[in-house]
Amino acid sequence: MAEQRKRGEGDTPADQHWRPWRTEGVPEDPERADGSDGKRRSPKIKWRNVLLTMLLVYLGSFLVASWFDVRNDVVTIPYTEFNQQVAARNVTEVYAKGDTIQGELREQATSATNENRAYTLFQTERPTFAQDNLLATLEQQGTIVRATPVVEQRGLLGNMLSAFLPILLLIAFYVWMFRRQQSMMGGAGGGLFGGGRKSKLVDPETVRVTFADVAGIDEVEDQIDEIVDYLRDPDRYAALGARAPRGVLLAGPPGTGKTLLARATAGEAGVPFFSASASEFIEMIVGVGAQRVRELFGEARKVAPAIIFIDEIDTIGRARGGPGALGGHDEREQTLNQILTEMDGFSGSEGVIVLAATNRAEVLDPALLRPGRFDRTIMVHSPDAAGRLAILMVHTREVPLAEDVDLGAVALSTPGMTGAELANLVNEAALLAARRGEKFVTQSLFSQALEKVQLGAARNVVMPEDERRRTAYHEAGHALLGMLQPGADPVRKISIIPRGRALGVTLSTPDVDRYGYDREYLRGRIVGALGGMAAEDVVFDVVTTGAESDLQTSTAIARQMVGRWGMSEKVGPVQIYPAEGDPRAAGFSDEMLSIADAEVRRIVEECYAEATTKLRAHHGQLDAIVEALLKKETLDEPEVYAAAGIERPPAPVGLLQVSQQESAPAGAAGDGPAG
Ligand SMILES: Nc1ncnc2c1ncn2[C@@H]1O[C@H](COP(=O)(O)OP(=O)(O)OP(=O)(O)O)[C@@H](O)[C@H]1O
Ligand SMILES: [Zn+2]
Repeated sequence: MAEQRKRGEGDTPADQHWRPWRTEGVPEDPERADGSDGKRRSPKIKWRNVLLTMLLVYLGSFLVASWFDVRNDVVTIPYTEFNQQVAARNVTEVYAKGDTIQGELREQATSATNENRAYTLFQTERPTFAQDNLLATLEQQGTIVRATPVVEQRGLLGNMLSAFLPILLLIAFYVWMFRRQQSMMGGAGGGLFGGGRKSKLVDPETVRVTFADVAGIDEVEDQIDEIVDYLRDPDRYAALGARAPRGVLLAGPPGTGKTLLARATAGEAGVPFFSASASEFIEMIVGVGAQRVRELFGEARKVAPAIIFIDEIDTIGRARGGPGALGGHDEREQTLNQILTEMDGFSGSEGVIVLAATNRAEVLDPALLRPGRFDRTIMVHSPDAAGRLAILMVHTREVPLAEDVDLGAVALSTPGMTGAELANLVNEAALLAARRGEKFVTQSLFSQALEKVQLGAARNVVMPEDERRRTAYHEAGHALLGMLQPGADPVRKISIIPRGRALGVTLSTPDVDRYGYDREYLRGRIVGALGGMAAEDVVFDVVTTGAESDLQTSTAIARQMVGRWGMSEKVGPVQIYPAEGDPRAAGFSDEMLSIADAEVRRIVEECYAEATTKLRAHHGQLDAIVEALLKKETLDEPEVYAAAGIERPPAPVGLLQVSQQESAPAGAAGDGPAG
């Protein structure tokens, strides 16, 4: 069974990216920290599109050509048949050259000799021995006798068109491609021949986002206030000879609202907002990226004061030659250089401010951060409990909440969640309410949505009884050790309902947002992570594949304790595993590296021994949790502690009450949390 169990303590508290509820995440391992954050797309020519378009062009020209063929359907008929049509007064036009006669019929006829083809255009040969006075007959019938070859001319035009049409279409296609490239930066795809706008310029009117929509990151708003003030009245600053900041870097984990903040800045200041994603620049064909940057800045200058927002700046702004640098170096560097040149070219009075966002400020090229460029960095952190409450209030503005909803409690139970995740949580709860036909979103719906968001959606499989029992012991092992460990994060939920790739889940999150971790806490985390495997070992004397991700977690924590955080005496306070790249590149000797490996192994082994010892000593409590689990499948916080007979450590008081009024946006109080 390749299934894996996962648990709430899955992640490493490596840094601010840490999100405790993300149960399946592989912890940040120095070896893997190569910048593959999944967001980057490598530049590639879309061959599929090219092939598809060529096929379309071919088909198109084929169709058009055959249409002309139909129009050109000159049927060769015998002279006798022609004579019949003349006699029937059905010939409107003829053109004759020598003995060849071409012409058009008034009404369609069917050729008896030529495969019964219907025709109006015809051609025939007049036999030299024909004695009739054709011209006289035709003139007498009022038929137009032309000197210009009507049919042939039309045929010629058709032939020319069908010969040149594919070429015309191809040219059109290239023009279109080129325009698309040009407009791609802003995502405004100008269609076929459509003079697509060159970059996505959101008119000031359409940027409706203001600071009222951004919550929980007040300290960031304060820093950005200055920029809003400047953009509102750049002349006032210019008159005093004050130079405005040119570039501001917004750094922080994904989903913390960097894009939102940039839009809100434009919205507050009432200035146009140009946005582009850096990865789009390097997807372009060589040379276009830099040109697009030039145009982008040019457009912004024209309508200044304005904001240019460049998302994912790290994709082009990585330190040159650094590891994981992506794409054609040329393109990346040209684009970066162009941005730097543009920013250097600011005289300071243009009123154009460049905001850039990144999840990885540490990998940026120092050249980007020099004075006159992005010389200001604003850190956007994951919100704390009060911030989460404020964000929840913003996102529930339009959601009808039931009386019993306590957003404060929701905020407390979601440590580590970002604004984007909280928005998603609210939406999941509203979706649940809609699906059940409820009028209001209740607290219980919030809990269910949280469970889905934190643990993943339940899978509909029936587990064999022995497997279920083993899973219950595995999860109970995690939970019990988490509860026994002093100072460990409280256990929030434990479940043996299979979800995603996991057979069961144990979730534990801290009461207060944690920012730093000591050795004891980390060791406790490793003990807890190994608790599942240890429980299976103690009770069934087996090792199963279910512990794979637990081993990943514990190994990663141990590695970082030894190699990054100086928590091993033998290795000492040195960083062996760099934040990025190969440890060997950091210049440590093989001897040092093998000492570190041994230390990692020692820590994990000690923790494993501690886990089995503790579980043996508390076998009764383990069994009690398992019984409760097998009965109820999912236990929440009070139930787990009750089953184990352990008192839950007291939550710090007064955490939210104080800041609640402070950060609650005015006007949102009415539909805020009950109480
Ligand atoms: N502080 C916040 N207040 C209110 N809503 C927020 C906040 N932070 C994030 N959100 C919600 O999450 C959504 C996504 O946020 P946004 O795209 O701005 O994050 P980001 O930091 O730019 O992420 P990424 O780094 O992935 O681009 C926003 O549209 C908003 O609905
Ligand atoms: Zn486990």
